Amino acid sequence: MTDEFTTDIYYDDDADVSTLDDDTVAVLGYGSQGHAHALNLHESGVDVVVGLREGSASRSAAEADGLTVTTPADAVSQASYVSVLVPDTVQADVYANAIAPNLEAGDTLQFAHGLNIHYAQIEPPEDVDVTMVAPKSPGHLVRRNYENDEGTPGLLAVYQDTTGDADERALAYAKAIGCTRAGVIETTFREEVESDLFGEQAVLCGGVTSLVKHGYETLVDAGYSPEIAYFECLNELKLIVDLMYEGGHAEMWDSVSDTAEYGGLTRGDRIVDETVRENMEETLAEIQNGEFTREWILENQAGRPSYNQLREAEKNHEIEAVGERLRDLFAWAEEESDETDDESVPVRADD
Ligand SMILES: NC(=O)C1=CN([C@@H]2O[C@H](COP(=O)(O)OP(=O)(O)OC[C@H]3O[C@@H](n4cnc5c(N)ncnc54)[C@H](OP(=O)(O)O)[C@@H]3O)[C@@H](O)[C@H]2O)C=CC1
Ligand SMILES: CC[C@](O)(C(C)=O)C(=O)O
Ligand SMILES: [Mg+2]
Ligand SMILES: [Mg+2]
Repeated sequence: MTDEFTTDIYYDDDADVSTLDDDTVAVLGYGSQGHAHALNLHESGVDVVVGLREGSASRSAAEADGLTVTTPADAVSQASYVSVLVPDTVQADVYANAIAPNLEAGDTLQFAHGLNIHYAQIEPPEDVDVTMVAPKSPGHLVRRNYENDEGTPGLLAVYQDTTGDADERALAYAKAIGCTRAGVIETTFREEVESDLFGEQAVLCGGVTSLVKHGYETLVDAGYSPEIAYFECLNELKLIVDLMYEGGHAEMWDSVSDTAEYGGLTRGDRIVDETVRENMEETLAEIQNGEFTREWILENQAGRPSYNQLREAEKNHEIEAVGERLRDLFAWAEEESDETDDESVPVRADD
């Protein structure tokens, strides 16, 4: 642990995977997080069984990866540690039908996101530990980082500790999936859920895609070429964010031109202005008072009409087709460059 932070952060030395030596971990779901947790746990020496519904499309992938697969109910009955990695919207059903009837006193029930516990869609019995290990990353990167001997930052929370070992066991799990290599921050279910929902809606997923689309549309509507608009508003975003990721805003401002820095500092707050801040506060309030989660549950019960419509519109936005074309072109340039294996030969995309 470090004492440089007010928040506790745990690293590899603070956790011991052998804490789980006597456990079988049931990983329910083999999607983005499920495949990463199951494979990382397995390769860290933890006994894993994957729980998938009858006829599951994920079954062949999990079996091809060398894992034991059974139904969710059977996996839970074999296990003393249950990791719930099916989508948030089906967790309450899976809990009622497959988990609850097979949970035993002293078992651990674990989540990678606390939505169903925090908004009381799942109410576990008092005699099990309820914990969370939430990688702060898409699942495919949790797996890729682990394979590259790198870590993925994560959050850990204990909602219910009946065994007295909930924290130690969750830390062992976090180590086994590679999170303590980078650092694991202790938090609460409430803090994880509300901050995660806010982050993905306002900044990471919703905010950024809207900003990119508005920027792209502004340039294209003004007569600039879609390719230039794509590069300016989407492709280069990664390079700018990489600098922020490495060294904060300071490293980014340091690396861009003085012209960009002056323009950004004077115009940035005009674009993302106080009204955006007010919208963010409203969005956060809807998360805190449960309105967003209620809406999302009802949307699912109705068969996802708005979600499907919005997904379709997003897929059909012009920037997607332009991006696909350009990414192909640049992948081609990279392949050419790999083939020549000679850094002195420049590959020009327009050759
Ligand atoms: N995606 C991410 O990177 C992150 C996710 N989380 C959290 O992790 C959890 C899992 O999310 P994510 O990995 O995105 O989930 P996915 O959507 O990738 O999960 C898909 C898996 O769940 C199975 N599944 C779907 N519906 C059912 C069902 N009704 N019954 C049984 N199995 C089902 C699918 O099996 P089948 O093939 O049968 O459909 C598949 O194996 C969530 O709590 C999420 O909030 C946390 C951090 C990041
Ligand atoms: C940013 C989206 C996320 O919260 C994540 C990958 O952390 C999710 O729910 O997928
Ligand atoms: Mg998240
Ligand atoms: Mg999330």
